[in-house]
Amino acid sequence: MIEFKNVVKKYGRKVVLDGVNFTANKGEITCLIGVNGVGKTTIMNAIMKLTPVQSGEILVDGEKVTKKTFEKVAFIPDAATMLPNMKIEEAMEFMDDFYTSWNQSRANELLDFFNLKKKDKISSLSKGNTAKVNLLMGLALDVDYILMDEPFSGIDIFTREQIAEVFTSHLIEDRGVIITTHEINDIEHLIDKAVLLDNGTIYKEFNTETMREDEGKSVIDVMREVYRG
Ligand SMILES: Nc1ncnc2c1ncn2[C@@H]1O[C@H](COP(=O)(O)OP(=O)(O)OP(=O)(O)O)[C@@H](O)[C@H]1O
Repeated sequence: MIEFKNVVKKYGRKVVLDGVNFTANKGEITCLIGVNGVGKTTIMNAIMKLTPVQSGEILVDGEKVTKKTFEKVAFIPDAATMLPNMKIEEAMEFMDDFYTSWNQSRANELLDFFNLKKKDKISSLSKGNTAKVNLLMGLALDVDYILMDEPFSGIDIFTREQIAEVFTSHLIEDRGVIITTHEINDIEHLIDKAVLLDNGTIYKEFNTETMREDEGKSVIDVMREVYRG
């Protein structure tokens, strides 16, 4: 389980996370939802220690984040790949050399799943295929938790559908996924938990199935209530 306990993050005098509490379970897909600038990426960066927090605790399986944590957490950022000058197959070899958790057979399976060609140079790929390569590099690691920052951003509907299929496939297995997205339509039916951020705090955290069954509301219905008042 990944836990945030009263986490406060400031950039200068600006408070971005003002006592954030939520949990993301292994075996579940947790979606961080909120308007632009609410702090979704900051939460991902904080888990990966890419940005320091002022107070509070971030725990992975009950332990504070250390170097060892990164053997069980992979981060797929919303950014151009770090390996643009390589062919896909070279990037895979690089990952294999760098990470003991690299799973080559899963990487090959992902290549087929996404219809990627391993001889293609990453810098020559479309935005959609670049996003698929990023996902491949993260999903091919044998880790328990995967963080995905806006995997659907700027990508056409057919590619989004193909990426969404990953979430129902065995490639996710029983891992825990934390995802941020603006394209909630694509994955609303796939997520187990929604965490709605507003004004630096968690406004609402709910199990999507329970919400549907008990209150007859979709994630989008709840978002309308929260963000449109
Ligand atoms: N390095 C930084 N220095 C100063 N302010 C920052 C920095 N990084 C982020 N911020 C600010 O912190 C706030 C939260 O940013 P963050 O990127 O986490 O939001 P987000 O919810 O991921 O937004 P988006 O949906 O647009 O990606 C924003 O107001 C942003 O301007």
